[in-house]
Amino acid sequence: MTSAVKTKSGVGRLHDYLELTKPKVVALLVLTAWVGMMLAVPGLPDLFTLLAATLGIGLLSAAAAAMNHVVDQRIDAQMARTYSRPVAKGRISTPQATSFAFALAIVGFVLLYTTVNAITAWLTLASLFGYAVVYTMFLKRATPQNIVIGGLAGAMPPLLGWTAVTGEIHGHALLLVMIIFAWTPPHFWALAIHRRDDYAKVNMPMLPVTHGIEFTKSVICLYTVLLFIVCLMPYLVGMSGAIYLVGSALLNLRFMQYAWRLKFNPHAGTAMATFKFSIVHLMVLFLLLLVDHYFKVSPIYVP
Ligand code: HEM
Ligand SMILES: CC(C)=CCC/C(C)=C/CC/C(C)=C/COP(=O)(O)OP(=O)(O)O
Repeated sequence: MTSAVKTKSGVGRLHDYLELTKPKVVALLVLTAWVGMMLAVPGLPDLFTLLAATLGIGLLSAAAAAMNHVVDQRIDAQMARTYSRPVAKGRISTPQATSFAFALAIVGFVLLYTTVNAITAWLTLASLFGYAVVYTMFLKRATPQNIVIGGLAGAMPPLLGWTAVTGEIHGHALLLVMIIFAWTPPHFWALAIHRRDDYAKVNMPMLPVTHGIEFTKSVICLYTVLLFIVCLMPYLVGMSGAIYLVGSALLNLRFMQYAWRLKFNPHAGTAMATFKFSIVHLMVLFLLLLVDHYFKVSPIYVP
């Protein structure tokens, strides 16, 4: 079996390396970084900066994801959701995956440092460190608040996009970070409810394992309310207009409805449906910010 695995075709190996980078997650991270870049200036940002920042942020995010595969290979091998991952299965060795991750990280960092700016390069590297080291190596194994604190790393891309274009940290960019920060717990805990037994088996202190499924569902409900409130902020500070306000309210009401159903009227598929909706929610929310930015209807209240 192992030798059959090792003689995989070139396309198969390429697919395995791609899987290491968690491409769908990175795609959404990059989308949020783009929105940060677009919202940072009135018109369109400089095209070269946009391309270089996209590539640099994407490469460092992919490197962080590959490092996560290396660090988590033993627990990945024991969980139904992750047992067939390339490092967990031995299709890619630890040295190969590690060198790949470091190569991506170095290229990404040098690209950002030399063609974008130093602040973006260092903040993106700090995000990689936050996810691959602080979250994956320590927090994940230490506390059920792991994804609340670790979620900050994944929430950073809008700020990274903003600094790429302006070289400065701006309050509006921090609002976008806060949105993803508040979104991450209901995103992850919905999946963790569905996969509770997997996490219990490998002794990961995820909230449904440590505090039970009912408590986790209640906290998810509270976070969707918090998210609703945080999502009002771009409108209230005059950063976004009516298109965003209406769209975001509808999206958040729907997320609250999923959370409510998960708590009070669940069926077997409700937790996964909530998790899947969380991804659609964030993607559409950030697209709305973009549409609103270019077709802005003035807010009723401009401070
Ligand atoms: C610490 C914070 C986060 C945790 C713990 C987390 C956890 C997870 C987990 C366990 C999965 C399932 C992966 C799989 O089945 O292979 C997942 C999927 C996903 N996450 Fe997150 N996530 C976090 C933050 C984010 C952020 C910030 C984004 C984007 C902005 C994101 C976007 C996605 C997407 C798009 C998927 C679906 C991937 C797929 O279908 O292959 N996540 N997340
Ligand atoms: C540079 C930068 C912006 C870095 C952010 C990197 C990044 C890939 C963040 C995404 C968060 C994520 C997929 C967490 C799941 O990890 P997990 O280990 O809990 O889930 P798993 O069991 O599916 O691996």
